[in-house]
Amino acid sequence: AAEWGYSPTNGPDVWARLFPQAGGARQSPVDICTSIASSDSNLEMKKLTFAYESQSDLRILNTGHGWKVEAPQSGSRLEGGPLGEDIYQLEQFHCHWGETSAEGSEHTVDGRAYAGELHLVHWNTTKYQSFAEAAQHPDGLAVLGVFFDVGNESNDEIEKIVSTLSEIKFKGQFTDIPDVIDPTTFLPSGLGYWTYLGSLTTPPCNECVIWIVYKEPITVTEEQLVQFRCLSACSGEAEEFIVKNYRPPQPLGNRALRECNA
Ligand SMILES: COc1ccc(CNS(=O)(=O)c2ccc(S(N)(=O)=O)s2)cc1
Ligand SMILES: [Zn+2]
Repeated sequence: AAEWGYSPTNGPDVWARLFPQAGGARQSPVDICTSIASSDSNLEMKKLTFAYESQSDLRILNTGHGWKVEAPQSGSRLEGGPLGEDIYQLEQFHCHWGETSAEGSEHTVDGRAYAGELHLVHWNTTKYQSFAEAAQHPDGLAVLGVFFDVGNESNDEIEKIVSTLSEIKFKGQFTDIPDVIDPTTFLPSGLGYWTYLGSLTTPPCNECVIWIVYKEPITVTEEQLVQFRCLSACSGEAEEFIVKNYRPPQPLGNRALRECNA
């Protein structure tokens, strides 16, 4: 089958032909309309808590659709907030961006796009035995989304990622990140978030994600985003740069959008 991507011939508008779930009623991302976000008191009650380990030698991969850091952390825990009584464990993190910094995030806020969006992907280890199994269930995954704003200070943790990208220029290449990575440092200081039930934003678009999108962006530099755009979507000499890899917002439909001002 033709490989899915983000061009007019294989992009989001045609994914549903190959991946039926992409046409479902709980797809992601969505436009976060702040006026309809309900401040759900019981979210306030159950604080969202996270605990991550610092890890070195994490493997970073060029997936052909972007970079992905494999970070299975049996010692990590994400729980509370909209996650009920279940514990979710970090599996991987990756990022979405655009060809200019005027776009690039997947979620938008009152129609406004950010320059990019980081996703920390977790799976429900209370109920399921593996990541792949969890991705087949409505409460299988929890993804933390963090928006990127462009500013003058480069983000040191993102710089650890950027410094490896020259080694994984082509699809399928991978390398180990020598630096110690602490996923906590990717999170903004303000921990207010929006949450809703959605899906993977790439094929197979499984409707298995509890989304938690932080309100406060973190800052990266234009140079760091420029480096992301130098990754190649191809495995060979042909160079087709991954200049954009975000899915546009999908209909929220009658889903609840809740907010928590931690
Ligand atoms: C066959 O079972 C599986 C199980 C899971 C996948 C998706 N893989 S994944 O977890 O890396 C993600 C894809 C998109 C993500 S986003 N942008 O929504 O955070 S996460 C594929 C096959
Ligand atoms: Zn993602």
